[in-house]
This record gives sequence, C-alpha cells and structure tokens, in this order.
Amino acid sequence: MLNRTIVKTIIYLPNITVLKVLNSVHPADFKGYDTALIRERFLADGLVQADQINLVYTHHDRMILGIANPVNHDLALGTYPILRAGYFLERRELGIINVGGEGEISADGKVHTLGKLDCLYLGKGTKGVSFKAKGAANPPVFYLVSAPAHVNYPTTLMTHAAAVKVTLGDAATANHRTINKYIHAQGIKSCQLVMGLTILHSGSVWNTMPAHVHDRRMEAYFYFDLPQDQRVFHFMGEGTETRHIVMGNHEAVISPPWSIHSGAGTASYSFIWGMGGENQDYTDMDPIALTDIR
Ligand SMILES: O=C[C@H](O)[C@@H](O)CC(=O)C(=O)O
Ligand SMILES: [Zn+2]
Repeated sequence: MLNRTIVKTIIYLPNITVLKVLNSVHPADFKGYDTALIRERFLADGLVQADQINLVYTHHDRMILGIANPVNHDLALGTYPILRAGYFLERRELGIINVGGEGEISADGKVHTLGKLDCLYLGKGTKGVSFKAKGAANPPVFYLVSAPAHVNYPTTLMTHAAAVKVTLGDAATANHRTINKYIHAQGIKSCQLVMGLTILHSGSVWNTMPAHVHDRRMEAYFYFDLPQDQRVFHFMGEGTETRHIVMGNHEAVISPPWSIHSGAGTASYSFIWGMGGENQDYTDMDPIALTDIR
C-alpha cells in the first residue's frame, strides 16, 4: 500500500548557521583572560529567539548546544554546513529537555509530547526532526545537547517524574537541591551523552559546592527559571585558579575537563547539565576541598 498521508503543516527551516564556534582553551592561557575574553570563549547567550533554532558548536568533545523555540511555526532541524553531513543526526546523538510550555517533537514521523522538564533522546540515524508549540501563548523552550555518536540507541522519552532523583545539600549551607538524572548509565542509553537537571530548593542558591572536576568529560551548564533581573555567579577555572562569569536566564557556559563548574545565584534557579567524553560514569568526579580552592 502506498502511504498517501498528506503533510498539511508547513515546516519552517530556520537559519542553519551556528551562532558561534567555541574552540578549546588551555588552562595556562585561561589564567590571563579578562571578563570579555572569558565570555567570548565560554558563554552561549542569545539562544532563545522565537521561531529559531540557535546552536553553538564547540570543540570541547565536539558538543553542540542550543535552543529550539517554536512559537508560530514548526521548526525543522536542518543539516548545518559546518557538519558536512547529509542530515543533523547522521553521525550524532541528541538530548533535549523542555524548559518552557508544552510542545511536540516529531522524530522520523513519530510525535512525542514534552511537558516542562521532560527529556527526549534521539539516536544516531534519526533523519527527520521537527519542533512544534502546543500554543503560541506558552511555547516550549527546547534545550538541545548533541555529541558525536557511532551506534544508534533507541529514541526514548523520559518524563520529569520518571527521572532518577537525588537530593543533596542543606538549607543551612544554602545548597539544598534535587538532581534529576535522565541520560546516564542507569537511565536513557546513549553513546556518550550524560544529561540531567538540578533544581535549587527555595532559599538555596549554591550549586555543585564543594566543586569538582572530571578530566574524562567536558560539561555545559544551562541556567533557567532564574528571574530575568537576577544572576548566577558561575565559578570556573582550575580549582586553584578560579574566575567567575556572570550568567543570566537561558544562558549556557562551557566547562572544559580541567575546570570546576559551580555557581551561586542571587535567587533560586535551576540548571541543565550535559556532558560528553571518555566515560558516562556520573560518579567519576574529583572533588576539590573547599579549603584548597583559590
Ligand atoms: O558532573 C556532574 C555535574 O556537575 C552536576 O550534575 C552537579 C550538580 O548538578 C550539582 O551538584 O548540583
Ligand atoms: Zn561536573
């Protein structure tokens, strides 16, 4: 039987040029960076734009991150010239977490509905990917993290409720928070992506302290649910040479393998962490004692 389904929706193909390419940085060079250079080399901002997919290509484990924000149009994930690939996921995998209103993601003809904080994994070889809002009044904000992949793992949807939860910290040290793991060794299977999100409890403002590094993996933090006029002071650099970068809502920062990644907000907030690299062992972290941090 011929498939005579007529596709009625006009799918809008957004800009297929990446916003920015971030090259790798040597920790010895980083010591001399001023504010502007830190922001140029590590910050991904201006990602959320109505009816656009805005991506940043990094040479930190070749991770791509960005936002798809369909409002009035359905957005197709095109193939970017920088990939020299027939389609976006020809040699890549993709993790997506929605931090906005309800939306839909179509993957090779199958439609997945994502509420706020739900996660969809798309494996290598998924050809047709598009994003859609359920309503223009409260559109989805899909945060995308993609890494190179060599085999296909099945498309998997995981709701926020189904994510593995670990509550850490204490209100007394202003770091009471719940970690939600989606893509990891005991969760959604992937080639190298590890992904989840952390929600600070009301009144707690510190994440990931005492801080750690993991030389086997790079990481990116994407801050959200931060009031527009509030900021997170995100700390980075080698444990004995820290610098800070001031982050607003819906901004992401790269953490190279040699860098700590930890922040303190002027209000409570949430953030998505995404990692790629040598292993997928979430517990492979080398903590740095607070008394050793400089
Ligand atoms: O390598 C793991 C990542 O840095 C985060 O998962 C840590 C985190 O979310 C937290 O402590 O709040
Ligand atoms: Zn980490």
